[in-house]
Formats: sequence, C-alpha cells, structure tokens
Amino acid sequence: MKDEITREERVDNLKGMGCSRKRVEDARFTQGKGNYVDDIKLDGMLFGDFVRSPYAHARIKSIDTTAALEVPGVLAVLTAADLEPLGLHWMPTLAGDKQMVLADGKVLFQGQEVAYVVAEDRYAAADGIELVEVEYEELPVIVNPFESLKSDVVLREDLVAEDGSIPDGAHGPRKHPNHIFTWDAGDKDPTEEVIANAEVVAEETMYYHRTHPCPLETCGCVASMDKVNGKLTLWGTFQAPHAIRTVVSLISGIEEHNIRVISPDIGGGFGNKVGAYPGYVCSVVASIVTGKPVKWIEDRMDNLMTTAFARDYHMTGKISATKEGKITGLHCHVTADHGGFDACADPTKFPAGFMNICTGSYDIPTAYLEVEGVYTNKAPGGVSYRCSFRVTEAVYFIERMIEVLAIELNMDAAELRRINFIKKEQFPYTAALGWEYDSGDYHTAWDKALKTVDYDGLRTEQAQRVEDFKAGKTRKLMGIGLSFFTEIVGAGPVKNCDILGLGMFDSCEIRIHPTGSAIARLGTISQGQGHATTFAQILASEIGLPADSITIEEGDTDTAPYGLGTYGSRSTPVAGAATAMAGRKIRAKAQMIAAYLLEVHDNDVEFDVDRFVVKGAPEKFKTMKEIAFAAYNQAIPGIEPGLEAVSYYDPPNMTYPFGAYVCVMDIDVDTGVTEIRRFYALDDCGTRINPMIIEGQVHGGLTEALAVALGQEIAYDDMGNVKTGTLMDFFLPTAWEVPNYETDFTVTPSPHHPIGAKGVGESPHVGGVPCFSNAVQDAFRPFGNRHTNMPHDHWRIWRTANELGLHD
Ligand code: PCD
Ligand SMILES: [Cu+]
Repeated sequence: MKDEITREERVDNLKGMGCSRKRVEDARFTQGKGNYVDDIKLDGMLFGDFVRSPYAHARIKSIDTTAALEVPGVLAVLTAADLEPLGLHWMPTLAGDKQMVLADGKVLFQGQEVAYVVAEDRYAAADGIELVEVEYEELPVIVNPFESLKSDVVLREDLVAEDGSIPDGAHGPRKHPNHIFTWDAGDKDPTEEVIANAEVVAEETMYYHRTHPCPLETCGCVASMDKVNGKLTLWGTFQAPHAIRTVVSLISGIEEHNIRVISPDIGGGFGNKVGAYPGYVCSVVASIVTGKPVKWIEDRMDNLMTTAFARDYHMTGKISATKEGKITGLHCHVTADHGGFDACADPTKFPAGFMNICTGSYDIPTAYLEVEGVYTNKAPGGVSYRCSFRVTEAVYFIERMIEVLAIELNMDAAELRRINFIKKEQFPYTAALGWEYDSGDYHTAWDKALKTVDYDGLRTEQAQRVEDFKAGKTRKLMGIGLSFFTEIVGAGPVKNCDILGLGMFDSCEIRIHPTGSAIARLGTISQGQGHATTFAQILASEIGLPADSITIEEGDTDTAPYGLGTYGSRSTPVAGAATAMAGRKIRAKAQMIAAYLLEVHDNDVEFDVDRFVVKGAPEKFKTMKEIAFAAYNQAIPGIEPGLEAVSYYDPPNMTYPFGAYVCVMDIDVDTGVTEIRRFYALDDCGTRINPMIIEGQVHGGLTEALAVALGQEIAYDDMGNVKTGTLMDFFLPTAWEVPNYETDFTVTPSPHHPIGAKGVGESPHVGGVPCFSNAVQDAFRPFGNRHTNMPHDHWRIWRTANELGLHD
C-alpha cells in the first residue's frame, strides 16, 4: 500500500462541513461574469414598460393609446381591456386575495400599473409611456389603516356584494369593506384576566414603519413564447421558480411541462422577489401576442414604489409581571396595513405570518395575539425582508415590551431577560401561542454576550455619562442596546405550511459521475447566500467526495426537482436537510458496492471520511471515488448500475435559531447624530456549515437592521404620494455608517434536522433591529423616555431630545 495521507488531511481535502471554504461563486461575480436577467439578450427581443398611476386613489375614465402607438418602435399598448378576454386582468396573490394586473376601472396606489407599452427597445417604450393619455378622476385617499376601518370610502369595490354586504375573505369574515381579516392566536379571556389582576403591567403602542428590501438588482423577467413548440420560457428574478411555474400555468392555462422557469444569478432578493408581479404576467402576454421575447426590468423608483414593501405594523402591547419581574401574561394587538391588495407572501394558514412567535425567548404562561389586516391606498406586498414571515415585527415587539416592563419595574433589562428566559431543560418548549421550539440554551448565550462586552462596566460608564451630562461636561449620551431573539425558520412542515396549496417541502437530487465527481440540484435558489459553496460542503461530508468536485445547480425548473424556493431562511433547514438525506441514500448504495468489492458482508464495512473500510481492518477499504467508478463499470449482482439519489424532505418542525446582541451607541443630543461604538452579535444557528459565510450573512443582516432602525422608510404623505421613492430619500447605509461588527457563536444543534443545522440568514436582521432601536431608547431612558418609534434618524432623535427638555 502506497504512502497514505493522514485522516486529518483526508478530512481537510473534502472541504466539508465546518470549513470556511471560499465562495465558489465569487470568481464569477467579482469578474463581472455573473449572468443576471438583464444580461439575457435574445434575437428580436422587445421591451415592455408600465404607465403608472400618479394618483393613490382614482377612477379611470378613459385610456387613449393612439399617440403612443404612433411612436416609432412602439408595437403594442396593453390595458386591462386587452387582458380581460384572456381572464388575465386580475391575478391571484399569494395571500388568497386578487390583484389587478393592469388598472381595471380604478387605481388604488401611486405607481399602480395602468398600461403596458411594448416596444423595440427601452427608449421607445419610455417615449410611448409618456404619450398614453389616461383620464383620472381623483377619489379620497386613505393612508391610515385606523381611518380606513372607519371610512365610508370603499377601496375594494370588487369585494363588496351588490346588496352592500361584505363577503368573507380568504381568512374568514370581514367586518368592514376595507377590512381584510382578523386572525388570532392564544387564549383571550385568560390572558386578559391575568393582566387585569397582575402586580405590574406595562403598556405600549408602537409603529413598525413601512420599509422595503431594496435589493441591488431590481425585479425583472424575460418571457419567450416559442409558438412552434408551444413552449414558454421565463427567466426572472424569482426566489421561488417552481412556484412561479405553477402559478403561470394556472393563470395562463399553458400546461406546466410546457413552461420552463429559470432564475439565473440574482442580485439580492431579501423577500422582494418572492411574489408574482404584473410585470411577469404582462411580459408573458406580450410574448404570446407578438411571438417575440419580451423583457421587463424595473427601475429603482418602480421597485421602491410598487413591488413588495415590508412591515407597516401598528402594535399595541400589554405585558404583566410579578413585582420580582416574572412575566405572567402578554397581550398583543396589531393593525396591519396591507395597502391596496393583500399580496403578503406568507404560508396560507398564516395571514400574519409567524407573528405568533411574539412571546419571544421568554417563558410566558398566557398570551393572546390579534392581528387585523386592513386595505389602504398604498402599494401591496408584505414580504418578509429578512425575517421569516413577520418575525422581525414579533421580535421587535417583545424586545421593546421587555424594555418598557424593565422601566416599569425599575429593573435592569438584562436581568429581566435572564429571569424570564426559557430554560435549557424546558426544550422542546411549547409556547403559549402554539409553536414548539426545538432547542435552545439562552442563558449560556446571554452570559457569554454580557461577559464579552463587560456589561456591568458599560452600565457604570453610562451612569457616569449621565452625571457628566447633567453637570454640563458633555453633550453626548450613551445607549446600551440589548436584544435576545428567537427566530423561527424552515417552513415548513407540509401539514401546516403551504403556499397556494403547495406544501413547503424541499428537495435535492444527486448524480455521481463515474470519475467520482457529482452534480446536485436543489429546489431552492441562491440570491447571494452562497449555496453553490455550502450545499457542496454538506454533501462532501455526507458522501466523502471533495466539495470542489461537486457542482450545485439551482433555479431551472426543467432540471431541478420541485421545491418551494429560498426565503424565510428555509434553504438550510429544508433543502439542506434534503441534501443530507439524498447524500445518505448515495452512501447506503455505496456501502453495498463497497462490501461487494471488498468481498465482505454489507454490515462489515463502515464509512470513514471518504471511503468504506472493513471493520477492524482499516487497511482494507474502497474510496468513494473507486466506488463511484465501480457503480458504472461493474455488473454487481442485485444492484442497479449508476449512483444517483433524490430526496424530498418534509421537515417535522421548524428550526429555532437564536442570538444575543449588544450595541453601544453615543448620541449627540444637539444634532441627533448616532455613533455606533460597538456591536456584538452572538448567533446560534446549530451546526455551522461554513463559518465565513455565516459571518458574511450576519454582517449583511446587521447592516440591513441598522438601515431599518436608523432611517430606512417608505413614507407616504396624506395624498398617498410616496415620499421616499428614490435613493436620494430612501436610506441605504454605506461603509460610512456601518460599524465594525464583532461576531460570536454558540452551537445548539436542532434535534430534528439531519445535520443539526438551523437557518441564519435572517437572524441578524431579526435581532439587529430591536438592538439598534433599544440602544437609542436606552440612551434617553434616564431622562424619562419610554418608547419612541423608528426609524431613529437624526431629526427624530433630535426631536426626542428636544421633547425631553435636553435642549433647554
Ligand atoms: N447553520 C448554517 C446555516 C446557514 N448557513 C449558510 O448561510 C446561508 C444562509 O442560509 P439560510 O439561513 O438557510 O438562508 P437561505 O434560505 O439560504 O437564504 C434566505 C435568506 O438569505 C438572507 N441572506 C441573503 N444574502 C444575500 N447575499 N442576498 C440575499 O438576498 C439574502 N437574503 C436574505 C434573506 S431575506 Mo427573506 O427572502 O425576506 O424571507 S430569507 C433570506 C447559506 O449559504 C447557508 O448554507 C451555514 O453555513 N450554516
Ligand atoms: Cu397577508
């Protein structure tokens, strides 16, 4: 036997789980060799663009397309009247509502799609748009959901019966024409009773403002109908390509096998690219009508004003406790502003997503949540934006309620959290609002975080700062932001999670080639997360072939197994599990082949890193490379040739990553300028596949958290005009605002996931927003602040200081 490398070297060669393998996709991205939707150029390709409504609420009296059609290069102008005969002027939303593809008689938000101009190039399309003459009759505008529920102005006339009665919606009875649903969880009466009789109660109302994921690449698609073969190919920025294929089939009547959906490289998704947009439908129709490929790409304003907003939750909470600080009950009421159509991307049974995770990381015996969805004259959407289904809202809510309760109790907020954490031995833990948390060790994480930042030292310093401020020695306050979050990711068990009736499992299919390299295809799609790197690592460890010899492919419905896509940090919990399971099927077959080759019984060989060895005789082995070759080269009795496997994985539960964050911030009370001195983030996502990618995910999520907490907002005026529709007004942090992040971790594996991994992509955002916000609020706590709403931009902070009398 030739000189052998050590076992350790064999492990290293695989670049498997736990290795900070460099991202294989970056060679392409950093050299400008990515292939994004807008890079797709087909012969004779046309361009489509929208005429959009300048009004937030108006009746459409007429649309005159004559002048537009005279523009050289303009080929067609589609309006609702053209789509109606095809039944395509409205489309279903993911939330069980329907949405106008092109304005049908009225518009409900500024920027709404009114007509679709198809031209030979972008410029002609832009000129054509200018010349479509639309006559609007303005209607009263409602941008406040509370007023909406009281108003006589009916926004969705299509949802009121002729006799004036209000038919039920997708989520039950509706009490007002502008009401979408009321959804609740938990025990109402017992919760109210506990709170009524409690020793201490804290109450607070907070508004989690509307914002937007604003990915670098906007949404877009290219539709190409091949009339000869009856095949439609649709390239697009889709976070869920298979679901898009099914939706396109259902609404167009084209059979699903004749539709091929391809998500090429995607320049960030963040939830913005989950839903189905009018641009997709119009491009498909235009391609069918013209017989040519049609491209549609949003510009930045289109993106910010019309596709998938996030948040817009008005939340009122009551939290009760004993004098010693043991929480006894939690009550939460939400008024959710969904805009003109309910186009939230949540699992069907959860119209407010997983908002019922709002008891957070705490052992709260009784709780009740009620969410009311309301129509207003704002853009539709309601995507996650780096939080699986409203978990950012839930965690912000509870982490603010904890701070407010700490004020009420006159207690340290870190200590209040510690007293109430779910204990390690309580897992699996069933929360009052129904979820079963799989695993956690909150006290260990919290203690590690507080120790690392020297929490007590920080509080001493802060007290000194307050004294100095009062003594006129400084104009800067110091805030210590705390947050402890529990995420819920990995939707999900098919028994309670589906989107449009499609169960939320996911999949992986592996083919091992004769020479011992492989391709694996998944039902998910990377938008920058690095799946090509990390899923190969899972397989490397499972099947003993080097990650560098494994190609990961996603996003082509003609080749990938069916899956529900990438959002809600579900790729690792669901597709990652499918990958491990498919790998294990490969290994099981490899074991039989190895035993045959080694002339022993199947049970007498065991897997070791990259080979099967005969038990007790480690010098007798067959490497996975040898086994792969044998699978194609030898006739093995009782075993089919080839080495392939597929797994469709329906997870038994979600995974519950968690984390402990601390932010130290200085605030200049005269300018409202914030300076982040320190940000410490401890994340526990169970088994870690690629520590470097995890760190990158944490940096990205924290930066988006900073954005949302400190300035990013989609704001409307009373007329329903979007005030922040460009990057001049919509805050995107740059290197200038972003602090140095200190990352840390603990590892508490998920007990039900085959490799123990939980998701991580959303966590830093979910935990980050309350941490930044709490830092601002904490700085003002010694001066009587209880709660101020985000975004904490310099002006709002200045105003808080002013209202607290700090400028006197
Ligand atoms: N334990 C663990 C976990 C995880 N990981 C890694 O990390 C990542 C992530 O993961 P996850 O968590 O599972 O997730 P996904 O599913 O993959 O993804 C999703 C997410 O992701 C994040 N991140 C990111 N990044 C980037 N770059 N880009 C983007 O876009 C994005 N987005 C965002 C979002 S928003 Mo949603 O949609 O709202 O719902 S959701 C989300 C990948 O790679 C993985 O593999 C590892 O390593 N380990
Ligand atoms: Cu919804």
